[in-house]
Amino acid sequence: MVKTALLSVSDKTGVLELAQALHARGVKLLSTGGTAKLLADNGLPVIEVANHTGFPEMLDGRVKTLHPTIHGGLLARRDLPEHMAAIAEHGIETIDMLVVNLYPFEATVAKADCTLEDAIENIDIGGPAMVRSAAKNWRDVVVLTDANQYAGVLAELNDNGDVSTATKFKLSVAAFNRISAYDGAISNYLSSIGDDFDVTQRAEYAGQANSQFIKVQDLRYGENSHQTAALYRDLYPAPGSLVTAVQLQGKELSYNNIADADAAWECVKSFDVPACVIIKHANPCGVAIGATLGEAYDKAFKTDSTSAFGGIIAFNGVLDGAAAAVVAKQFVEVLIATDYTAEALEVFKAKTNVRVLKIDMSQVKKSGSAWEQGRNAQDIKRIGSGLLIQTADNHEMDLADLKVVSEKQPTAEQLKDMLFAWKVAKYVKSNAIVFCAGGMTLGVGAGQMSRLDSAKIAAIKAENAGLSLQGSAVASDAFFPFRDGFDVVVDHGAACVIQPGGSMRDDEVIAAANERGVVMVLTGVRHFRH
Ligand SMILES: NC(=O)c1ncn([C@@H]2O[C@H](COP(=O)(O)O)[C@@H](O)[C@H]2O)c1NC=O
Repeated sequence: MVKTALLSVSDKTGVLELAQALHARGVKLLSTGGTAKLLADNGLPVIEVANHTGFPEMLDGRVKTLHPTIHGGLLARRDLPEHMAAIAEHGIETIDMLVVNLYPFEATVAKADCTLEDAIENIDIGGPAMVRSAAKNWRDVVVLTDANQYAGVLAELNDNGDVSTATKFKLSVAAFNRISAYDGAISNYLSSIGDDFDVTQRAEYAGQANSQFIKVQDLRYGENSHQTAALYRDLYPAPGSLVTAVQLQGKELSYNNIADADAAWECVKSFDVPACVIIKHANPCGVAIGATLGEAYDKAFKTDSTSAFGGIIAFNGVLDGAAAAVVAKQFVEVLIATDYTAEALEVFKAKTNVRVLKIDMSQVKKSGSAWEQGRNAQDIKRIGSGLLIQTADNHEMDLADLKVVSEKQPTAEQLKDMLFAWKVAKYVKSNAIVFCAGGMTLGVGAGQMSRLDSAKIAAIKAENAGLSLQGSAVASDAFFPFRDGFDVVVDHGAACVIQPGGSMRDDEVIAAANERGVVMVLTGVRHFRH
């Protein structure tokens, strides 16, 4: 039963209302300096911790609640007579509810002008110590570490002034999670500081990488049925990212569905005109732009209608009934769009297995940090007993940065086609060769150990789909090490080629372009994707 509550919060949001409600229930209020002042100024009878412990706050607030009267009151097990006798012997009263949020370390170090001293002073000591004490003694102490928890707990407080055991345990777990994230942030920050203590020159990659991921759901199995799996999200997911998707209907998403949906979504949202991406096994088997999403779908489907069977289809806009009716003709595993009209949803209602996902893009910004733009800032890959961490490949090619190296100059249409092909190639597993024309993929060669084979496969795919490659644009995600791969794409009809350049044999490849009367454009940037 909550008879005494200790409130000590940096972020005072909602704490007055909480304290008022507790007071109305006859709960005795203990509090630290700033919080106590707020409550007292609003007419609440609050006892300052210093008065309660008989020990003043000292060292500029570094020591306020670090006292046996506080920790004894939090940690004593009410079911153990010896514990109760021990605190009674020292005149310590039990504290049954703890309301704490910590010094804003994360927000402080996020400021550009934060000094090491600012950071250190914002490492909360007494708060986490109390939170740990309360959370450890969760059967007897209700611990609140987030203003979002106040209303629920107040609503649940029963006539005995208690909440359920399940709620207390959940609050305890949330408290330890918060402490873990807090300590992780401190460790990340401090372990990125060099011997010169210059916080403006902190290492991009900290000495210890601490991350928090929140479980979204268990999955039926992993990539294969003998593997177990679960989906986690970032502590603070970027707006418009896949983990923010709302599933409107359909079967449970599988591990592979999610991985493919992510590939489809990341690719389609990189376009700023109506676009459709169809993914199979993490690679685009059709990508197109159009005047409408329906037109984009038609074109994307044409690239490789065989592979599109059972694919993951993503749109970067609101899907309407007409487009939905066309999409529904094919077997689709997962559908993604920023929204759906009522007519579109009606179309899929009958197809109960189709997983329909909606991803809200309204909070995504066009500029700003990667996070604000709905992207990961970092890319993390698991290897044997380790991680590879890199900045995410968020490079966007600008027309002005292209370098024409062939004698033949590109037409405006060719530049458009090449930029489209280049955008798609970024989302194709290496080695990637992508034939395109008129805002659609014509043939995609993906994931080959040899660029030459990728070129041949891309051409075969186009042929299988009955698509002509005459006059097409080709993107290669990395340079042509020899002219052979280049010759293959030209043999099949490519009229312009976009590639990073940088090979020892660039001269040979550029000479080949001139010899064959083909446009060649260099990006100076590579898009390996393994
Ligand atoms: N030093 C201590 O004993 C101590 N006890 C509680 N705090 C923190 O002091 C803050 C509240 O302070 P105030 O009520 O004075 O505004 C909370 O974030 C709380 O976590 C402390 N501060 C830092 O460690």
